Amino acid sequence: RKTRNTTEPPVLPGAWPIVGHALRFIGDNCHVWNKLNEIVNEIVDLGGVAAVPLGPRTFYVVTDPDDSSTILNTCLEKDDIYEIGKSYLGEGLLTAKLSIWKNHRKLLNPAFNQSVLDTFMGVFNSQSRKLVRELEKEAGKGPFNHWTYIRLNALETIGLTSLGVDFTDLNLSTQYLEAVEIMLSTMIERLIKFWWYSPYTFAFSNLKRKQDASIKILHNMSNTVIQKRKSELTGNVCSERSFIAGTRFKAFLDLVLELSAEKGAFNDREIREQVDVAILGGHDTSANVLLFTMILLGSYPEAQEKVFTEIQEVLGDGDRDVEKADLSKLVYLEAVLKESMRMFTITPVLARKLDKDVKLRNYTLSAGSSCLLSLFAIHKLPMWGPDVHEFKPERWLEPGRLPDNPNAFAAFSIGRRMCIGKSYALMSMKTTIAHVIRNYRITADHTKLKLKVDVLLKPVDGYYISIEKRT
Ligand code: HEM
Repeated sequence: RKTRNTTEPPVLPGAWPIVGHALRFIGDNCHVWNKLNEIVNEIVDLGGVAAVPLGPRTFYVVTDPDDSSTILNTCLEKDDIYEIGKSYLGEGLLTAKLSIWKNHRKLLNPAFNQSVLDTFMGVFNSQSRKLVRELEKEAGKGPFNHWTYIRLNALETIGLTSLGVDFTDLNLSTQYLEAVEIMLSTMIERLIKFWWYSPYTFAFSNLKRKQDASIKILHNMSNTVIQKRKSELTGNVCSERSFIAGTRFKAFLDLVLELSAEKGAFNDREIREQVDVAILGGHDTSANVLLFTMILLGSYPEAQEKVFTEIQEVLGDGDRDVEKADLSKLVYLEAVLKESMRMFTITPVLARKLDKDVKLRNYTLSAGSSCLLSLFAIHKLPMWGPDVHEFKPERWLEPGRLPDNPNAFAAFSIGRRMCIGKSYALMSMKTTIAHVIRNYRITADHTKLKLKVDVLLKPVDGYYISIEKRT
C-alpha cells in the first residue's frame, strides 16, 4: 500500500494521460536504449530524481549516486518487474524475494570465498588458451564477430569452475546460448509492450509461447548439469576439481548439493533455480564486458600497447600461466576493465521495491513504490570530469582524477545485494585479456557500435574487431 508524503520528487514533464511516458519506448531494443538515455539525461537535469509514469505504473527513477546508495542499502527487495524473469530464474539469488534471499545468500556466500576462487586459476588459464587457439582462424582475415567465441568460452568456464561440469560433454551449449538470447530479448519486449505485463494477458500471447520453448531448453540444461554433478559426486568420480573437496569451502554447485543433502536447505526446484542464476550471471555478464573491452582496446592502440607492456613486465615474454599473485600487479589492465564497465555499463538499470519510506537528500520516496536505479547514468555524470565520455583508463591510476564519491562507480551494484561474482569476474576477465593481448594485436572502431538493451546492455550484432598475430 502506497503512503503519501509531502516531499515527492517532480514528475518527469511530457507524460501523456493513461500511458505516461510509455509510448516513448515503443520500438526495438536499440530504440529502447536511445530513449532510456534521453529520459535519464532529462532526469539528471531535473536534479537526479523524478517520478516517471509508464503505462499503469509510476516509477521513481534515480540518477544521483548518493541517493542510489541510500536506496540500495535500505531496500533489499527486488521490484515486481523482476517477476518477468521468474519463469526462468524462479527464486534464485538474482530474482529472489527478500525473505528467501536473506537465508540463501548467507548460505551461498562461501562458494565465492577467495580460497575457492583461487583454485579456479588453472581453469581460467586453460579456457583463455582455448579462446586464443580458437581465435587463430580469424587472425589476419579482417573484421569478425568475436561475441560467439567469447560467450561460448565464458559459458564453458562457469561450467568447469562453479558447477564442476564440462559443457562440451553435454552438447547443449549452442542451443542453450540461443535460448538465453531469446529469453532475455522477449523479457524486454514484454516490459515495453506493457499490455503484456499482466500474466493474464501475457498467457495468450505468442511471446509467451516463444518464452516457454526457450525455458524448456534452459531448464533442460540446468537439470542435466545437476544430474551429471550429482552422479559424479555419488560415484566419487575423481574429477579435475576433486582437490576442492578437501578444503573448508566448496564450489557453488557442490555447496548447494551438500547443503541440500545434509541440511535440506534447497529442494530440487530451488537447486535448479540457483544453477540457472549461476549459469546466466556467470557467463553473459563477463562475456559482455570482455566483448566491449576488446572493442575499446582495438579502438585505442596506445592503451592496448600499455596493456601488452604491463603483461610482459609482470609475466615475462614467455608463455607462462597467469598466477594468482600476478593479478594484483596487472593494475593498468584492471583500470582498462573498470573504464570499460564505466563506459559500457552492462547492467544499465536495477529496480527495487521500496518497502519503507526512503529519505533522500532532497525528497522522501513513498513506501510501496517502485524505483529504477540508473547505474549507467551515474557513470556519465559531470563529476567524472570534462573527459567523462572518453575512454581514459589512466583516470583510475592518477591520484585526484576519480570522483571524490565512493558511490560514483557502481558496475557491480552497491550494498548487501551487490554482485556475488565480482571477484570471480575480475579474476577471469584479467586472465582472458592477458592471454588474448599477449597473442594478438586487435583493431576496432568503437564509434561504429550500435547498442541495445536485452536486459543487459549489448551491441547490436556486428563484426567489430580484427586481430593480427603478434610476432
Ligand atoms: C563483469 C561481470 C559482472 C557484472 C558487471 C555484474 C553485475 C551485477 C549487478 C549489477 C548485480 C545486481 C543486480 C540487481 O540488483 O538486480 C549482480 C548480481 C548478481 N551477480 Fe553479477 N555481475 C558480473 C559477473 C557475475 C558473475 C561472474 C557471477 C557468478 C559467477 C555473478 C553472479 C551474480 C548473482 C548470483 C547476483 C545476484 C546477487 C544477489 O541478489 O544476491 N555475476 N551482478
